[in-house]
Amino acid sequence: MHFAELASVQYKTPTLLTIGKFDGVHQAHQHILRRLVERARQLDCHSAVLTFDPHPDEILRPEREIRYLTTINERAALMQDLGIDLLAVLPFNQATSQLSPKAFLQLLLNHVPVRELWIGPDFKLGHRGAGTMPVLQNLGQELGFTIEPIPYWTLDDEIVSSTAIRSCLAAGDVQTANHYLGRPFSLQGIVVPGDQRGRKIGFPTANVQIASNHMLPADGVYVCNVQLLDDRRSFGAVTNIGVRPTFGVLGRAVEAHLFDFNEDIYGRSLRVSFLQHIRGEQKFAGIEQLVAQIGRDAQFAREWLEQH
Ligand SMILES: Cc1cc2nc3c(=O)[nH]c(=O)nc-3n(C[C@H](O)[C@H](O)[C@H](O)COP(=O)(O)O)c2cc1C
Ligand SMILES: Nc1ncnc2c1ncn2[C@@H]1O[C@H](COP(=O)(O)OP(=O)(O)O)[C@@H](O)[C@H]1O
Repeated sequence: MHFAELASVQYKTPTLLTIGKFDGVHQAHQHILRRLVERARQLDCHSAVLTFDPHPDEILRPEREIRYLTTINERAALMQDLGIDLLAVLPFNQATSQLSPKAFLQLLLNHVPVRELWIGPDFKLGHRGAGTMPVLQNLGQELGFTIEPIPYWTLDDEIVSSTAIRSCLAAGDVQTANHYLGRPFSLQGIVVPGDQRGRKIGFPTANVQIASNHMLPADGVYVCNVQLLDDRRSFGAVTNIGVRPTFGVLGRAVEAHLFDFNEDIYGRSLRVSFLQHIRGEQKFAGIEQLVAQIGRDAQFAREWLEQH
């Protein structure tokens, strides 16, 4: 897959392209992208996605404080797995947000020879959303491509959306989030030093550094799978997300205790995949009670992993 900023793309192959944020690359996104890839192959064309980074809401609705389900690199990897040939990224900023629908499409066509533009329900393009379906259809005729409307796609009669997935995660419901995503929700980051307390209490925890604008599941304890991204080894784990109230309220941390593992992994890259919520984070009267509970959490997680 070719993955680059739109400005540096010079594509020659006729292309079927869809535009969107695609945060999460969830099941509805996957459904569209698979169909796009399939039809592109039938027509001897390439399949492409034009996406935005940062998310347009960071510019248009900064008060919403968008929390990303996926980084741009994760989105690229997921799209590559689906067979997409080109992921072009348009840096969303004041200037690009002011483009008229026609100027936007002309910019796109300068870099990619679009034959079909696939547009989801309610999609609007360009400054103040002026590029509605009828407007885009006229522009397509003028500029030489067709508009293909993408019908609503539902999973068990429910509309799958990035917003719905964020709400599930905010409630700690990783199972429903994972169902909508079609894979476990995961966080990727580098292992950074913590307060060195974990080892002393018998449960060393790898503290994973996550960007502050990334979505986190609700504070609490989860059954997880942890993959070391450099050597691809995977381990069962129990992960705490939270402010560790037992020790006074500290900064929010994501910390995973890996089972049957004893290595120094500071500075290494991990992917933590969330499988099952165990409980909310609690303030314990003392370290002994906390350690006893962590022991029960770890036991629960090991049994859960054995059964699934
Ligand atoms: C499975 C698990 C559950 C935890 N639950 C809580 C909790 O409910 N309340 C709390 O204050 N800390 C909780 N912790 C966090 C511990 O306080 C933390 O791992 C310990 O302070 C080590 O921190 P360090 O990595 O900075 O050394 C939990 C940790 C783990 C691994
Ligand atoms: N089973 C394990 N799970 C997580 N980290 C482990 C494990 N065994 C060893 N480690 C190492 O120990 C570190 C965590 O120990 P801990 O005492 O909690 O220190 P810190 O406070 O710096 O996180 C991890 O970053 C990792 O390098």
